[in-house]
Amino acid sequence: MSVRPSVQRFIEYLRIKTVQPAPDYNTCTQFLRQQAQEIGLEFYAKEYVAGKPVVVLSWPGTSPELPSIILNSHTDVVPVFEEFWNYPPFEARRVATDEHQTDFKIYARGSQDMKIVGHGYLEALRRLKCDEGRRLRRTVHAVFVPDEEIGGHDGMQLFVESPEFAQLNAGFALDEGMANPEEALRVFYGERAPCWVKFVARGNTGHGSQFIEGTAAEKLMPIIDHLMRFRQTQLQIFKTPRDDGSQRTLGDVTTANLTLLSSGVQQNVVPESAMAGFDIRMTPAKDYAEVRRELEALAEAHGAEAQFVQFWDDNSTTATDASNPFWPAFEQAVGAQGFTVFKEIFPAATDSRYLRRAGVPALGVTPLCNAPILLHDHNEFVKESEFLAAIDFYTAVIAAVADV
Ligand SMILES: CSCC[C@H](NC(C)=O)C(=O)O
Ligand SMILES: [Zn+2]
Ligand SMILES: [Zn+2]
Repeated sequence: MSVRPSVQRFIEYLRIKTVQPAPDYNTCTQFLRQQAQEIGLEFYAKEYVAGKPVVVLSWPGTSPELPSIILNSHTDVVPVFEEFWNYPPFEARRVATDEHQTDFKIYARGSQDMKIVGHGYLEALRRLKCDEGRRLRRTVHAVFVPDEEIGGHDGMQLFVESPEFAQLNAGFALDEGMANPEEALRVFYGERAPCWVKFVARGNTGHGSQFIEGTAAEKLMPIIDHLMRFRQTQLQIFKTPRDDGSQRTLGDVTTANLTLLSSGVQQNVVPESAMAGFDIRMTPAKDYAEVRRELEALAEAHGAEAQFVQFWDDNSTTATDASNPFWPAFEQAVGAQGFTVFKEIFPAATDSRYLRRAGVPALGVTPLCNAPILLHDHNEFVKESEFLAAIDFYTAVIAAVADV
């Protein structure tokens, strides 16, 4: 049986090796240019950092003066450990789920994160514009950004600060979410803020056989201890159900993990310096500036220095009630498709944080329900039926929010 054209195009997108740390953005841009030509969308690509294109495919609305709809996706994908994959990660192999070939799994790095979303937008626009001959009220921009997987600094961060972004007059955005092994559709209306902090201590050195006082390691130990105890308190909160009996999610708490440790030159030399790095993710309920001051005070109290490698200081969230005019339209369209919405704070960082900080309400959604969470994992796949359902999903949702 022949492969549907939409699936064939998805496979073509998955085969482009936009894998960090050297993504093939050139081929990706050519592919997107081709899609724009076929669908009849306006196209532009601009590199805010050489070799890292932001690509925008636009469909003007009947009321182009209204704030527009942004359909955001990142084009890069994370590296693979190829030896752990059952199929080559950039072949996008279709593997039948049963002998009657009722469905297929499409194995590819980036299939969940987030090419099903980016290509889902394109197929939905193709259906609305080419197959159904629709016109929507608001202009819709499908935005394809580089480098989200390494923080988005050369991608979305620069783009939202650009005159081209201001020109889009963005009113509402969709971006990535995460698959759900359970039935509900996870809708992310905010995210936890990354605080990547390195504690650096310096101290006395000498022979490893002596009682040296004031060593770098001794200064670091109580800091590590303090944050490990903090981690325990948050874990307890995480495990305690909310007042209404529902389970807490990671978005409700602040996590702290010791992710870097380095010191020492030789076993019998007391090291002159030591470093402990923590990946802290702050729930939006926190006062981020206060957290920063506390960490600085913690370092100072023990004669160390706190160096902030990443510190996100904005805790904007997107309203999920009628105060956001796009929410009822989104909720209605999603409900009509038979989804139950589960609102959440995203545990990690996506490009939505740049949009929200720029004042654009953004929702993170990946329409994969009853599906394993495979982002960044070996053998990432989506089912063909899930991809086709994602096209239906975006067709309904885009039409709804662009007609607000
Ligand atoms: C601080 S930039 C890092 C971005 C990355 N995003 C994801 C989705 O994994 C993270 O949260 O670690
Ligand atoms: Zn992603
Ligand atoms: Zn990712």
